[in-house]
Amino acid sequence: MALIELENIYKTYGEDEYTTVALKGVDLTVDNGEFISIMGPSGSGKSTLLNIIGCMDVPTKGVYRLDGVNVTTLRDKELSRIRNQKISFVFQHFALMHHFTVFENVALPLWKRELSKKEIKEKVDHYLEKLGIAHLKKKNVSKLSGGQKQRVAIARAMVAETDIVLADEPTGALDQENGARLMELFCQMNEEGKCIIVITHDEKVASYTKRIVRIVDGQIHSDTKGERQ
Ligand SMILES: Nc1ncnc2c1ncn2[C@@H]1O[C@H](COP(=O)(O)OP(=O)(O)OP(=O)(O)O)[C@@H](O)[C@H]1O
Repeated sequence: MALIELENIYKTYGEDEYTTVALKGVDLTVDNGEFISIMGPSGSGKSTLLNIIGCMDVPTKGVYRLDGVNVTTLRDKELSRIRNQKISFVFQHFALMHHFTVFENVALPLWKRELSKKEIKEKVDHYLEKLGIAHLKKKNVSKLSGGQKQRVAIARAMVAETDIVLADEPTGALDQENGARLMELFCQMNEEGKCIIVITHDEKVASYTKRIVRIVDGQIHSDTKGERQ
């Protein structure tokens, strides 16, 4: 069974003469453990597609099955429950809580789980250590460099231990060296079994992934697989 199954997905924004059809009949199947980049010109529908895959938005038409569950028919509460269980996000501008410490930011996804304080501390410490940012744990995130902030965002995505990690232009605010480090981390997460989907404009970033889906004007233009493109 596929992890992600999109069938004839349409997404329309606005009403009447002000409508934009952002996705026009997208079919996409993604298996467990895939590592995919989504590429395409500005305005082609990449973020719209990622938002639907991430259960942040719902399609206007079509069916989306996530791990066998038709999520298009779910109510908001159910949808957010499934999202928290299955999906983590990494954003271009990190989306961290500015007044919180590194530890508090990484612990965020665990608040909704039924875990003791000790369990949360152990998990967070494990991933801070893994990402080499344990020494920063008491620091306020606003005091960190861009590369450090993105590591905190990755630690937050890892601590949730979800099957799927979605990233919208994750290297966009990083220099080349930090961008490459981030992609190496994604490779490592993928080798550990995570399904990772990255939106990028950068062919170099896409070259780390094993499948490239290109979108043009709301439709899939090409879908190529290979061992590290
Ligand atoms: N909330 C919205 N309301 C109205 N139109 C929207 C909304 N979000 C996106 N659109 C439109 O839908 C189309 C696809 O947008 P989307 O952001 O998915 O493209 P994109 O490929 O991610 O672009 P970029 O690379 O510039 O981020 C665009 O024409 C955009 O203007």
